[in-house]
Amino acid sequence: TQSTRPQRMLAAVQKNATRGDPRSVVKAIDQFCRQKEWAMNVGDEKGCILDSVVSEVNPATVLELGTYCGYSTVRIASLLPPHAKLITLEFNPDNAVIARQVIAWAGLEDKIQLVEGASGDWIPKMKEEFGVKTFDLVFLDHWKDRYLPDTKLMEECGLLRKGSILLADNVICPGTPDYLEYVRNSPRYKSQYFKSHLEYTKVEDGLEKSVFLG
Ligand SMILES: Cn1ncc2cc([C@H](O)c3cccc(CNC(=O)c4cc(-c5ccc(F)cc5)cc(O)c4O)c3)ccc21
Ligand SMILES: [Mg+2]
Repeated sequence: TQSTRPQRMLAAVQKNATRGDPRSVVKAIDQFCRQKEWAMNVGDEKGCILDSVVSEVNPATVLELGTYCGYSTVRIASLLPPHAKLITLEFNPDNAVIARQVIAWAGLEDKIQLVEGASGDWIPKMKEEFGVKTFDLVFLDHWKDRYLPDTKLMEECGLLRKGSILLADNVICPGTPDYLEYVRNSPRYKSQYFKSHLEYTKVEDGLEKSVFLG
């Protein structure tokens, strides 16, 4: 039977990356996507911006919306301090199966909790299910029409504190116009756009970093 792109991506990791070496996992996925098949990982160019924001925030608690195959999950977790935790939400069970194996290959299982289900269902349960108070950093990379409703939901559920950082992928391509309008015009956020390119292409895209002001 025909394999899927995530399955072929995992095979490339297991063939070309070193177990327990997150950077080699990131490199193997980027190489696969450049040389073999495009896939919607944040990629290396936007990934470097992601790295710099994670390093600057040095978060103890991270929420990622949209695991896909775990590329950004591994990239973020590899930069976290020792007892920091990353919760990543993935609604597609086939993606989750692949992501768990990519995370395991990188040796980052202890820092990452992959939760299967939809953001809208899980965000209201974060505190009671995972003992989370607030998130220091949220990486938004799931369905683009869910960025705004989920941000409002996180506000309502008290998951953001003064200084929490939202970092959103794809604000230009595919684009998240309603989210951008909100974080750029709301008095409750200070936003900054990091111009870049759609992963593995020359098409413009970028990340929007927004600080919640409380
Ligand atoms: C509710 N909920 N809760 C958890 C959760 C998790 C998921 C999945 O992880 C998932 C599945 C499919 C699509 C996405 C969003 N990502 C994209 O659509 C995207 C597209 C492109 C692009 C750009 C140009 C193209 F020509 C084609 C695709 C480039 C990018 O970087 C992307 O992130 C995310 C979905 C909903 C979820
Ligand atoms: Mg993306």
